[in-house]
Amino acid sequence: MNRKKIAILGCGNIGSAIAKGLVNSKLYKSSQIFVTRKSEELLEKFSKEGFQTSTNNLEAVKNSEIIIIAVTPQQLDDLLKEIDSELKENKHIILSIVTGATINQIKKQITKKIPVIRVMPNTAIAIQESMTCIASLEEDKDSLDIAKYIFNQLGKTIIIHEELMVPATALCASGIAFFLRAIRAASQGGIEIGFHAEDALFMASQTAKGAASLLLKTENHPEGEVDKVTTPMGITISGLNQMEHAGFSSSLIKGIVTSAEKAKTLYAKKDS
Ligand SMILES: NC(=O)C1=CN([C@@H]2O[C@H](COP(=O)(O)OP(=O)(O)OC[C@H]3O[C@@H](n4cnc5c(N)ncnc54)[C@H](OP(=O)(O)O)[C@@H]3O)[C@@H](O)[C@H]2O)C=CC1
Ligand SMILES: O=C(O)[C@@H]1CCC=N1
Repeated sequence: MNRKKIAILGCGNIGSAIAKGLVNSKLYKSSQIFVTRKSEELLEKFSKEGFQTSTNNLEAVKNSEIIIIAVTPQQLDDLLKEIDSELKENKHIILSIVTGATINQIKKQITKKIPVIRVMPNTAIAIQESMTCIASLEEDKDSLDIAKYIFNQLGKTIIIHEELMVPATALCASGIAFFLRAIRAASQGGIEIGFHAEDALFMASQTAKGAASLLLKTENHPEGEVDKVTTPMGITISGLNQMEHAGFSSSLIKGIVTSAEKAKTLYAKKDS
């Protein structure tokens, strides 16, 4: 990829995380990234870090080739209306991070023929540890390769069918919050049994990292690894069974299903 110029329109939580990831990965210098948001005051911190900043999306689009759209579903239509006149065929590629908005729903609002790729990262993208799900239409495969190249530097990627983007949002993008809450809860248990808060959080975080690494490095099934921990008549199975009686697995499953159901409704007003 010949280092196409990049803009992040809507540099809020996830937009900022992507901007940080792009710089940390050394794929881009901050001076090569154009970021926009509505609040001038909040853009100042990006300017201080060397990013090109503006509240004017047209300026960002004019000066970039890859356009990452990272506004909320409710803000998407106004943004598309605003940038449409500056979008150019054979110049721009849109990478949409927006939950629930389909590629066709976006393309319908653009008057030129612009490739649109859906990309769903999580906030670990800031430290190049995102699980990023990517989908495109058949006609935009070349642009899909560009997206894959960029997001491969920022963690792991998986190419999925577009219909699975909503479930992917719940499992991976929201998912990081679910695991963070689980680690926090484990650390609170640790405090109750004797550790200072800082130590408990460190110990719970490293333990969670170890669990995830075991699965990623060995490709073993989680229950096989659980079986290795549960000594007969031991303490692990007592704790684990108590958690299951309280609905541990069930609550995680129900939470993920609920998030996915809600994701379907966020941008449901237009059909593709
Ligand atoms: N947060 C996450 O972990 C993830 C979020 N997503 C999706 O990414 C999108 C953004 O989510 P999130 O970052 O959490 O939300 P935020 O509210 O933090 O970010 C949205 C940003 O868009 C800016 N904005 C709104 N309208 C415009 C506009 N017309 N022009 C330029 N900037 C604009 C806002 O600016 P200002 O604040 O200055 O008003 C804000 O900074 C959503 O669609 C969400 O579903 C996807 C994956 C993960
Ligand atoms: O909470 C949300 O709606 C967005 C989508 C996934 C993560 N944050």
